[in-house]
Amino acid sequence: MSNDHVVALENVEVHFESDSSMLSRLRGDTDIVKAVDDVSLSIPENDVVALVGESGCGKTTLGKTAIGVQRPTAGTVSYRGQDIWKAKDGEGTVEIPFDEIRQSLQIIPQDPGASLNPNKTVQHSLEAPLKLRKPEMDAFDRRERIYEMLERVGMSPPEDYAKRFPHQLSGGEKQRVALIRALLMNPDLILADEAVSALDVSLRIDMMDLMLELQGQFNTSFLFISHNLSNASYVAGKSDGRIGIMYLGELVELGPIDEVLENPKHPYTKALVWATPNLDPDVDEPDGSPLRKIDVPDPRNPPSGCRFHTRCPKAREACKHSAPDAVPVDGDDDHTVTCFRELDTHEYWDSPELTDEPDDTARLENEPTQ
Ligand SMILES: Nc1ncnc2c1ncn2[C@@H]1O[C@H](COP(=O)(O)OP(=O)(O)OP(=O)(O)O)[C@@H](O)[C@H]1O
Repeated sequence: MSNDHVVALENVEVHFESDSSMLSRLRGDTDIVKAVDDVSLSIPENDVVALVGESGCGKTTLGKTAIGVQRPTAGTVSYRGQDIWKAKDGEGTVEIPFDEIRQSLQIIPQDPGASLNPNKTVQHSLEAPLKLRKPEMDAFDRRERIYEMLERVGMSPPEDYAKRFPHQLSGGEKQRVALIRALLMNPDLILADEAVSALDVSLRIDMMDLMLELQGQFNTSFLFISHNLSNASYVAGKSDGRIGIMYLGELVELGPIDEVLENPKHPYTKALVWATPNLDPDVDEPDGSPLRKIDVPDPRNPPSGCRFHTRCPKAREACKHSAPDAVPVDGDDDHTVTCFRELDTHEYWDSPELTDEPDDTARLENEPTQ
């Protein structure tokens, strides 16, 4: 595996037992949630990847897996060529210790308020990463560094903000403190998980601009997670980054932002683009509804074959029986899609179209899944 990649996920699966009580284990009736299923994604230095998908599709789980917080149930996750979980378990030759890896992969969580200690001032919260990362720094230099960062994110005068407790900060200010805290670790990758969703619309752009500005200055890669295609497109668009579309635990389309928005290939991506008017997409208006069904299937019992087939306006019989692999779009390895329609000679083209079916057929348990 190339060491050029800050993080590389290969065929990663994260499956949870949805009911792990002792009684249900004994009865053998635990359900498995396939939160992430067979996802491969590499993030090089200075890269920005925005992940989009509906609530519950596995974005957070994938993000946490990428930064070594969530252990995958299958597949591998590497940091600069070092298998993260082998480093954690001390298996084989460990070139990069787990602690160092974790310091290099930081998170700005969904709720920064909850991650800041309510009894500690901003100064106190921001000192901790500096003490860890730069133990040689004295108290005066630490304070100067923190003031400089507060100024940089627009929290001025910094002496005033440094003395405040979390309850004396607005949502946007807490988010900025979380951003500084992550940056002070001098990370290679920051996971920004719905980092702007809780902010007023007017503040979102400011926060996204700030993240991107600092991303450039600090040479940090960003994995930006959002359920909102507008926000994700803004971040990926301004940074010339990539966008990944997730559906029920799978990465169904991945590619450079302009390419995916102007030439979306997966019917789900098309539906998302079409439903996001401010993107002004050049996507043909769908003949009918962009989705055959509104409801998202239960992740404990996902549809057979292509997981999107129950909602896909282009679904055919073949889609019920086998799951498509990711294939390059028009021969371009940077833009991939998991859809049989990308394969000119696939049996899909000769199989009958699916007409609307009652909801329960969407959840057949015994259909072959390849
Ligand atoms: N620790 C866990 N145990 C059991 N199931 C879990 C666990 N964590 C997540 N899940 C399930 O895995 C699926 C994916 O969850 P995840 O939080 O990754 O999705 P998401 O796309 O980030 O959603 P949201 O946007 O609502 O945060 C969901 O069905 C969720 O209920």
